[in-house]
Amino acid sequence: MSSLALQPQAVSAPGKVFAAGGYLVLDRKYTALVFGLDARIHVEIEPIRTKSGVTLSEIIVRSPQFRDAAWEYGYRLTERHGGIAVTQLRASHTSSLNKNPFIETALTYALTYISSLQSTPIPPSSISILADQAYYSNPGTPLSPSSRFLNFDVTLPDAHKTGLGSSAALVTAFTAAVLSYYLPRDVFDLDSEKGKSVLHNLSQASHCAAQGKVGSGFDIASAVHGSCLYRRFSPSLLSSLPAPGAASFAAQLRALVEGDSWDVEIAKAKVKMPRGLRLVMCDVDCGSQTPGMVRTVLKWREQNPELADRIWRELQSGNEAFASELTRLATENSGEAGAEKFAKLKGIFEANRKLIREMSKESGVPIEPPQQTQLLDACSAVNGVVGGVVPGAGGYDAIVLLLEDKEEVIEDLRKVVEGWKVHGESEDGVTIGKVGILGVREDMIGVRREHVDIYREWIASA
Ligand SMILES: Nc1ncnc2c1ncn2[C@@H]1O[C@H](COP(=O)(O)OP(=O)(O)O)[C@@H](O)[C@H]1O
Ligand SMILES: C[C@@](O)(CCOP(=O)(O)OP(=O)(O)O)CC(=O)O
Repeated sequence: MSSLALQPQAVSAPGKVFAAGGYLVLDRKYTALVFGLDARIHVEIEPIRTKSGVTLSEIIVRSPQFRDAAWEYGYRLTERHGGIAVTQLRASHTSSLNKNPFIETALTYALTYISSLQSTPIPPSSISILADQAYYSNPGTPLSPSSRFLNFDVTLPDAHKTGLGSSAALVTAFTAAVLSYYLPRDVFDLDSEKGKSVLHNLSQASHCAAQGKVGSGFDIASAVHGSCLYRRFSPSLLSSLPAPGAASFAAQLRALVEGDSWDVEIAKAKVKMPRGLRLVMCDVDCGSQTPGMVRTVLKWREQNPELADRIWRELQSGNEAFASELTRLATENSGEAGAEKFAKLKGIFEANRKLIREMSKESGVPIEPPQQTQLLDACSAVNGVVGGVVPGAGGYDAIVLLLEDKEEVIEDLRKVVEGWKVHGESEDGVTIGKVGILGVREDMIGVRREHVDIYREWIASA
């Protein structure tokens, strides 16, 4: 591989909102409905810029919108087909290591996969990460009036995440950029179905490794494929993979990534957004985070299988009804108009929320707690709002709404959410604070190539 032949590449991947199927999706018997969002994480990769006479053999990764966000890695081929070992380098003897496990793991897995396909040395490179504003609620400032990306001027640990799935979008865009840069198009083509499948499998493997757990993987699936109906892969798929550096890691990673053992189901055609409707997400400020919600719900389900199975079954059919009504509205010309047109969808939202509240009450987990019930009811009563739910695992921190895509509907909604106050004392003592509308909406497109020019001002100033 000659470094002369390597051309800068850029890729972006979307964030997500998990609209239906939280908890159910952990079990392969059930599915989830996930929307990709128009908030993206971009990754650009190019040959490393070296001061004349100095040859660096490093891969440098920067996230220039944040303070102290640069990571330098050395890398080498290990023995016994253990793949490429990546070692973070210290900027100076005195500086402490500022780790980014998602970047380090995605780099290890991507370089190992590349090394399993070609035996030529991997040249150094420089990688930049740029994220859209909606991932963080910190106010940012543009570098120039036409700047798409903002300078947040905080460190990453100080950034306040809005929960759109930044690590999954990052790992997906990062892996895609690295593969597109080092591999010729006839070996890895992001625009082909095969390329997307390799990217999905490799990103799932490294995202799970970085998180230290095998989740349902819906966030990587939507980062690669965009909005979809999702059935998870069997968690056992990843359990026999050796650790990076262990004998035969490279060969086994390649076999896993390219193999047909993946039983994941990603149905893009089953999720559509009807013309004239859109999603809106609201971020809710709340003092309380509820750790262990997933663990508690699963434990309750194990102890109450009959009741839980009924709720899970009913929610699954409610979620399927939601997806098919969206598709029907998007594809059929029903002739209905106005509120009547969306009456069935409204009913589906109400029925599904009732089941989610039952799940909450029975398991004792605040999935749709009363504070969120009040907020969702008030938003759903706004003229033009079809309905809403707590996304993902639920809790106090966000809601997602489906509404008519008209400026006056958003304005009426804004009046309700701005200055929102929960009425009466809450039993659990949790007070929800400011509610804000996030600047995002659904986007059906997953990972995609980008023009390298849009990052110039950020890369030049890094
Ligand atoms: N813009 C970014 N640049 C570099 N790393 C990022 C960026 N955004 C997110 N990350 C990485 O992803 C982690 C957040 O992931 P996680 O806690 O799973 O949140 P999320 O729910 O947003 O995926 C951060 O700690 C950081 O390691
Ligand atoms: C409960 C779940 O089914 C859904 C969680 O959805 P969220 O969207 O809340 O998740 P994170 O982005 O991982 O914070 C657990 C899972 O599938 O991982």
